[in-house]
Amino acid sequence: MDAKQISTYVSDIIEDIKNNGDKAVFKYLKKFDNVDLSKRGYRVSQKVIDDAVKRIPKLLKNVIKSSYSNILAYHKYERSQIKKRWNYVKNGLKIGQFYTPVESTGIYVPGGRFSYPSTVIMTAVPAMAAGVKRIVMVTPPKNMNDTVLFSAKLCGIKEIYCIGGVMAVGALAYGTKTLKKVDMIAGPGNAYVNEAKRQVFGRVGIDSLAGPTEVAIIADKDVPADYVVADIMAQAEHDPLAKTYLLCEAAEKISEIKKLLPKEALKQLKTELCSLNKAVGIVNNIAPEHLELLVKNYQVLLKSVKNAGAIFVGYQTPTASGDYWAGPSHVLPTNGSAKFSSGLSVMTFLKRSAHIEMSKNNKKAYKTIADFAQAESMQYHKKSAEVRYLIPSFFANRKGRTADI
Ligand SMILES: NC(=O)c1ccc[n+]([C@@H]2O[C@H](COP(=O)([O-])OP(=O)(O)OC[C@H]3O[C@@H](n4cnc5c(N)ncnc54)[C@H](O)[C@@H]3O)[C@@H](O)[C@H]2O)c1
Ligand SMILES: N[C@H](CO)Cc1c[nH]c[nH+]1
Ligand SMILES: [Zn+2]
Repeated sequence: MDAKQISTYVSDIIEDIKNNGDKAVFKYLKKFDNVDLSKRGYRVSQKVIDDAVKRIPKLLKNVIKSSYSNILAYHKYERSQIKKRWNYVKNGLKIGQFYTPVESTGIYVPGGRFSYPSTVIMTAVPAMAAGVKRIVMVTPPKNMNDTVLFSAKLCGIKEIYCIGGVMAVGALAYGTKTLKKVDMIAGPGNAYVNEAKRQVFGRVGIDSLAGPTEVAIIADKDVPADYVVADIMAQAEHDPLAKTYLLCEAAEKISEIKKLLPKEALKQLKTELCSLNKAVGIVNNIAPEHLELLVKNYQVLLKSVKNAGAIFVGYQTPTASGDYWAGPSHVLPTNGSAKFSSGLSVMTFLKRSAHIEMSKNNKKAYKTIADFAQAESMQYHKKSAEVRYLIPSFFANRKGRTADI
């Protein structure tokens, strides 16, 4: 399917969910995921969650908890760096700004090809740290396993639904009898999921379009080839649509790496022989989801990077460190959207409001406002400034209703 066909296909499914709610959800669960949940429903019960938690081996629990605590610490720190409120006073005018979290969010945890318990943490923790009250997790039936449920419980998620793909996005955006509408949808997914998020944007907020994964690697002549091969394969294994780039200053290194890669991975790889400086320019144009600077002297290069979702610096830092454990969310903009958007973070779930307070002393300002309104022929905009300093009895002295505009 080309992009236009996907768009129509997705909008038909969303329309069906909008008009037929749960009935349509059950139909698509059967069609795309081959499960019949019409009797049991698609909300996961507390008992199912508690039983799953009991079955998780201690070692795995500790692995997930270690990742959770790093990711929570990072996002709590990020929250502490965002000023809650600020204001200033100038010529009697008080102006300020404050942030509030969205009240509810859906988090989409993908799960067609692989199961992603890490994505549960990478989406829920930033929302928690932002102060979102209602976090609703959706994931395809195939992905509803013990590890995913344990991760959700660790993040304090109480509402979990066994539903994925376009229908999950449609149900979150429009609501069904089972699932109450949310204000925002965050999280990565395949091309259908991303198109669905794009289409419901406006009715709900979305984070960014995080689709098939990507990595660009800038490598110097001394990089161990094994590091590059492993890091290319790591992102290629997500999806045949994943894209990988290698930009290297040494022709021999490129051919050494290519010889070590399987044929399938070569189809997903683009290579460029160029200086390290030129490589940064090319990468800024690609705007990859992940950028690895596998070079000895990375400080200068790092300063020139403008467009990348997350940057992994130095030989010792694989993309997998960010995928699982370091702290920042692994939900990052793909397909060039790092040119204008950022990875998921506390900021994703915050809204900004400005507040303005005028006083009688602002006479000159009222006059300016009235004059600007006059220039737009907006009579009542003008009056709303004038009544406050010039003609306070304008409406009170009139007989009858104010004329319709
Ligand atoms: N950028 C990131 O942060 C990030 C993180 C993790 C994963 N990913 C990416 O997320 C993607 C996950 O994709 P996925 O497919 O494995 O899981 P997914 O959850 O996005 O999609 C699976 C669901 O799609 C639906 N579906 C399947 N075929 C369909 C069809 N023909 N029409 C309509 N709906 C259909 C089904 O309901 C299925 O359950 C991968 O590309 C991976 O690289 C990105
Ligand atoms: N690389 C993916 C997109 O950033 C995230 C992920 C999850 N699990 C493994 N990797
Ligand atoms: Zn990954």
